[in-house]
Amino acid sequence: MAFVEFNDVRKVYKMGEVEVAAADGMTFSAEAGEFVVVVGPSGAGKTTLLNMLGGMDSCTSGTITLDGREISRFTERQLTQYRRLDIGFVFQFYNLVQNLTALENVELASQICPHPLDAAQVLAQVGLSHRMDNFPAQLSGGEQQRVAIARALAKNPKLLLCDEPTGALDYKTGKAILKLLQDTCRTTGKTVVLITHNSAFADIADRVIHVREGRVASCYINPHPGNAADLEW
Ligand SMILES: Nc1ncnc2c1ncn2[C@@H]1O[C@H](COP(=O)(O)OP(=O)(O)OP(=O)(O)O)[C@@H](O)[C@H]1O
Repeated sequence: MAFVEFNDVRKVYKMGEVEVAAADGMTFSAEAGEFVVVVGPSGAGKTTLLNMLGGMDSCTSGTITLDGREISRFTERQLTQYRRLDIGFVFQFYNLVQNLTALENVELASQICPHPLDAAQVLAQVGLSHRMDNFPAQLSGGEQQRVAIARALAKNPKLLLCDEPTGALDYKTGKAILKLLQDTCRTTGKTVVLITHNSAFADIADRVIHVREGRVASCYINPHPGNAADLEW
């Protein structure tokens, strides 16, 4: 069994009489330690996929497993634990607590986990040892995203889920964040799933999943993943 498995997963939203199948039979798998890029146009179902994998949304039918556990059968209580312990999230707009310093933001996340990593050490890993005592408003967008990544990593999660993590950043800063995520995957062996509408990012993935109209159009291993630092788009 693969580390991540989606088997014929559907997610139907009902809006009055109208039904929207945001996921319309998604099937794919990914292995532990892979840098997985999920790519597709707007409205394809990428966020829906990530939310279901992260336990933020449930599927209407099908099965989702992570590390041998069928999360699609989890109760609300199990899902809370799963989100808290097993998943690190990185969002497009960082979502930091504005009245806490960088260090306190990372410590906050570690406090809900039984085996967190040292917050200061993780901040150093993402290149922010000199900015630990700054508040988010005193940091650039790229630095805030680094804090958000440190916060997710400090939980020592099984899976790092990133929803358009470079979407709010300029080209150069976005590239540095991509490099950080790829390096993190390589050095810590963490499984990273990144969703994007930018198909150029597929070049640096270990595994590429193309999503179209609620379905997985293709899922393949990239035989020669490039370095994020060399990526041009
Ligand atoms: N809560 C919801 N209620 C109704 N429809 C929804 C809901 N969430 C998503 N959808 C619909 O499901 C489809 C897939 O949406 P989703 O956000 O997963 O796409 P996406 O690929 O992430 O798009 P984007 O890149 O624009 O964020 C879209 O047609 C969207 O309108």
